[in-house]
Amino acid sequence: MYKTSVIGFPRIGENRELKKIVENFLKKEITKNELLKESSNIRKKHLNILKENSIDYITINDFSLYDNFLDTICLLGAIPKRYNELELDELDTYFAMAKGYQKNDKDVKALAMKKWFNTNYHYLVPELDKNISFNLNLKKILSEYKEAKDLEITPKISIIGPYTFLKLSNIKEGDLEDYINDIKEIYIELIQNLNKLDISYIQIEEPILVTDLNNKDIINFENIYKEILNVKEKKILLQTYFGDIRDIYENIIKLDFDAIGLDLIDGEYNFELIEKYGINNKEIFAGIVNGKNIFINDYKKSIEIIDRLGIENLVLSSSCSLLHLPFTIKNETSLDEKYKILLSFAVEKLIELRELKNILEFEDFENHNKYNENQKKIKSKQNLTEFLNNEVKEKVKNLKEEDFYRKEKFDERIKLQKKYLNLPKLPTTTIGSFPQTLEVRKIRNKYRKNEITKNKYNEFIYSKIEEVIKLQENLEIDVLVHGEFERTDMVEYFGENFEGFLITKNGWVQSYGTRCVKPPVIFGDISRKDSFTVEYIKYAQELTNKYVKGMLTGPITIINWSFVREDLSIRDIAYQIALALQDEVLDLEKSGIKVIQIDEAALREKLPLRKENWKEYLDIAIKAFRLTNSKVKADTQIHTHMCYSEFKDIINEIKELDADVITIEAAKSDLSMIDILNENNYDKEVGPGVYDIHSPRIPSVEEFETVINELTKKIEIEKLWINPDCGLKTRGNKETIESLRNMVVATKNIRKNL
Ligand code: MET
Ligand SMILES: [Zn+2]
Repeated sequence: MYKTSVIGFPRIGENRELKKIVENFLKKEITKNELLKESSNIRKKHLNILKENSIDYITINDFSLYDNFLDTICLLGAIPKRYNELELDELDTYFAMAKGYQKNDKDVKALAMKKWFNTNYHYLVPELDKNISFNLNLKKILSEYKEAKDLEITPKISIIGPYTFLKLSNIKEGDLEDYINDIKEIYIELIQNLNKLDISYIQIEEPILVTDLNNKDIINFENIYKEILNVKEKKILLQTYFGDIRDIYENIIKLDFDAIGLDLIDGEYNFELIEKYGINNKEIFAGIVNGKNIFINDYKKSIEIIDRLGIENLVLSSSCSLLHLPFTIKNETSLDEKYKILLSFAVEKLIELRELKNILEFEDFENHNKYNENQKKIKSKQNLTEFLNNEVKEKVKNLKEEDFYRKEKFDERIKLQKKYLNLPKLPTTTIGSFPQTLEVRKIRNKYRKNEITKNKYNEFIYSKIEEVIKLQENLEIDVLVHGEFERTDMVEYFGENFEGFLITKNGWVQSYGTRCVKPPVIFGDISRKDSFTVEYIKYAQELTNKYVKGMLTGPITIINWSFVREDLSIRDIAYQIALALQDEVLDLEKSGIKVIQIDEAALREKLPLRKENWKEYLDIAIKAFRLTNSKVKADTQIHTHMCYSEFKDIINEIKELDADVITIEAAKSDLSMIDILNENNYDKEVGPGVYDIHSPRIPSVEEFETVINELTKKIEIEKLWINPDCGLKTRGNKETIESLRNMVVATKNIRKNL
């Protein structure tokens, strides 16, 4: 007997309905009741889809208006004091934590945001200090429970596990251990409450278990769970994902969990653990349908996996929440059928689970029509030769060690660059994009629908470039940007202009809150048709006497924010992209661009979860980055940008990137990043983001002065740049202009005293 389960379903909606209603609510265009009613409709629609596909274990509480971690903060009553002090109602407090709050005399920043393991999803970081007194709030769970029951579903309730919650919290006072008793108590109370419901499982999610754990972690984990499991009356599924749980499997299997959920896609080693330690009568939720990638399941392989497991009564599951996938391939009406049949989004993953179950229960599976259909599709992949490019393959093969190095060392380069660029002390700049306002999005949509010509569209883009150059000149920013108006997205744009990619129309995936991204699909060998950024950047440069920074997206970021065909070599793809970018870099240089930024925004986030795999990844990442710019002149200045930079462990690799200037996120992490750079003798120039662009909040001149002063104490003046912590595309014009103005005024005030 087989059953099916999914860990979670994308809540954003088939047409990003959730994004729209939350944004409308935040703009006060709809009321709180409308928001709640509309979001309930979305949930019900999704529950019905799961039901139609006969999923046996349907999850609730995987939904969120903004983020599950934020929901967990509310569930546990772990709301930091400063938000409670705003004295807002529950929902407004919720959004104050998500977005920050600035009104009348009140001014509170949003909670920090971090990448969710190795995905492009972000969670809001809980804060724990001595003021926290947990206080259970079951409202959300109970209302979602009722919705499911109304649809005659006996749900499985998803909750973030206590250990993952603790480990990912920002512990402001004391140690993690100081909070264990409190967290234990509140989870015990939670389980006692859930005991009263008619549910199939409590799905406790502990993805932290797939990271490297030490003895203390194991002791803490056992300490918390022994007592929690003592009070359970409903079955508990310990759900893990994103890797294997080698450090703790042996311990877990002895605990009183009813079921264990294992990722068999990213967690190869889980097989060995099962073989070695057995399953101790637990129900196994086998993650065999990839929740993170959009290629169809190979039923033959899945059946082999299931055979290998040799477990009766298996639950077929997704490898992780389907949150990381677009909604349905059905809406990809412009995609050629030969590609479309190879892709599977969230809804299709449900169908795969259902079909796999049917096939497995069919006596002679090789004669099941769904099995044969699937195998035919898998085989058709081999015939797609249009994605092969032998010339590029050769080029990669012939790369030599010297192709990865700039000729001159940094010390020599920076002298020449300083002389050439002649910038003031503490040069100000931005990270690249300017607000992609409604106006920009409307015109782009028109262009997409062929309602305006390419010429008209370009005219508009040029007018925006003129506007943004004027604006930056007025603000007296030192190194300007062209604003990236021609790009929907920093990765998709490169996908559209390189060979080897497929672009979807509706493949939106939630990145954080209401923000979605549409990752392109790397389907084969990558090459560049023609230069595509030069015309815009050159145009911008011709409008001003100041330097305009050329903007490119780096190879690892392109890979990490794309869906990559599973049978391709990441190293080859990285070098192929790097070579394509190298051509673009050299074309920019040829057309007079002296400062070129190659963003590696996603380099840190895809660092493998286990340390033993870091070296291989970083080696590819660094070499690919260097390859993009190894051939530029010494006086051409190469910048790179990274968001959410937690560099502590990879600082040497960051050095090895050998970029002349790096801009990073710093303001939100209490500038501790800078200490790390210093401790490790980081010798290149740095632009630590002086304000958080993820919030509409406008920092005052004084606030900027404080931050910049702080920075000048920590970083040599000669090496310090002043800039926001990321691109401005998600912001509005008003707050952007005011924030940048304050930033520049503050910088100038400080310059006077240097
Ligand atoms: C997520 S990093 C963003 C970098 C890009 N150049 C931008 O400004 O939007
Ligand atoms: Zn960024």
